[in-house]
Amino acid sequence: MGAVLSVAASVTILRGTIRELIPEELRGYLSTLIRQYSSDHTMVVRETHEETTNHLFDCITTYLGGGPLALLSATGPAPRRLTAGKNENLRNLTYGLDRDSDIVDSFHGVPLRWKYCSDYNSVLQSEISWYELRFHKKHMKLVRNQYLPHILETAKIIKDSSRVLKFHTVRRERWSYNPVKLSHPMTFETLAMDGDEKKDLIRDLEAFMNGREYYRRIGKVWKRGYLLHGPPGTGKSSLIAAMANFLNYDIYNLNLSTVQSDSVLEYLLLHVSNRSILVVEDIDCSIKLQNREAGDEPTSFPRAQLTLAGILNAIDGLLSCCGEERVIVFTTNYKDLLDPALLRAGRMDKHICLSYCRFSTFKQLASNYLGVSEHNLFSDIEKLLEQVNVTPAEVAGELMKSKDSKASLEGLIKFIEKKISDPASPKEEGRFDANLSQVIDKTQSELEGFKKEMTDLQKKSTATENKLVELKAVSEKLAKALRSLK
Ligand SMILES: Nc1ncnc2c1ncn2[C@@H]1O[C@H](COP(=O)(O)OP(=O)(O)OP(=O)(O)O)[C@@H](O)[C@H]1O
Repeated sequence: MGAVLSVAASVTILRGTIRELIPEELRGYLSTLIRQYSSDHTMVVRETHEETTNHLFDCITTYLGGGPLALLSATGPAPRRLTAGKNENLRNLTYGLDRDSDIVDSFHGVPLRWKYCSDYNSVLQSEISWYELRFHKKHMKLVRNQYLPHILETAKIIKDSSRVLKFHTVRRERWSYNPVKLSHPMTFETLAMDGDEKKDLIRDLEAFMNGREYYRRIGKVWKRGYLLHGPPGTGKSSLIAAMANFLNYDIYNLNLSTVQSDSVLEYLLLHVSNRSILVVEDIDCSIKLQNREAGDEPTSFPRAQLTLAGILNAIDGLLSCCGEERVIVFTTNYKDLLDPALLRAGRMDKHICLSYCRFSTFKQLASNYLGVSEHNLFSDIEKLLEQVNVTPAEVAGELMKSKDSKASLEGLIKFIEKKISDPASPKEEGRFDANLSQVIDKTQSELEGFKKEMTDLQKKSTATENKLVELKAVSEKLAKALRSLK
């Protein structure tokens, strides 16, 4: 071991001595001479390119770290020195080549040797780094046309898949500087939803994710809008989490009641990053928007500066063209209360209804929570679910109470039976009545607001009328004075 160390030390000293003894010009000449007689070609990728960060350099770091170095899939011996680290924003450990270390990658059977170099630049007074890629001259075309594009693509996949998802919220009219880590475990496997609808949605999302070329070809902005509607507790938020985990996109949660004006909305939308889901929850109640179609005048409410036109512009106007690969999700418990302009075909690409728990949804929940796909209590539960509206959230709550499936299912039966005997609970045949009564309650409270506004307006108009009468009297006096002057 000691002998090995002393040889390594001697090589290092020798290398330094050669550097010192042979002038730089001569060193350059010698290496040109060697290159002329060598069948190898060396491509240099510096950290900066044309005075800005070299994207290719970063991609090589990601590619080597996530590919050959992480998987130890290199063809040659392992590099002498590796770096290892863990970035807070990444899920996995990352590896890299240390200074003067190299690794041989293989692409279509062609060996490609990467070496990581760095040196101190006394002019810049900082360390500069670069990669050297050595390969046989005859593979130049392969490297330029296939290998380097392959590195760019693979690096993107590695970056996307190892990224920790973030949940962004608004603080003082700006996206918070410290978005929290999105660690919602809901996935399409655990989300209980009608089988066909789930498959449809997954297909839709896949087509969207892989649709860059398609959207470009048809000249449409690469974005997609979903409207999720259904009573509270039917899984709208869970579905959004499943979508984010499936797409690997960050979530930007926008509560419109905190947005004071169209200009703030504009700022926020311009600062949503690509590959993200913008969620506008409870669009029906987060704001009272003036109805453009009905020709409403802007109201004098403090939040009236945020207009329906502003929201529509966000969905499909010019504002939405800044950025790409974005999903926008609106949720509502009352689809019937939404402005028709929001619902018009083409505005939201897909409307998804999340409803009360039917037997098929219950079976998925039972399988998730209890690990059972059949049970002799299932037929009782099927009959009970036909008589009353129970939300998936309520069923999930009951199934979580015991790990023993029999006890858990019996608990659920008791819960549903109690609901059926409770005259206040919405029965199956009364499902729409229940929704309707919620809508009526909401409309009534809005009417109260309008009434108050009308009274205010009336007061204002009486005051204006009085002012007019006063003005008329003054102008008559003036006219009289003028006449007497003449
Ligand atoms: N379809 C579902 N599949 C699996 N779990 C569900 C489903 N719906 C509801 N749940 C469970 O119920 C909880 C509450 O549901 P969730 O918050 O997604 O409903 P929601 O429709 O968004 O409600 P709200 O309108 O009140 O925000 C979830 O955390 C989940 O555990």
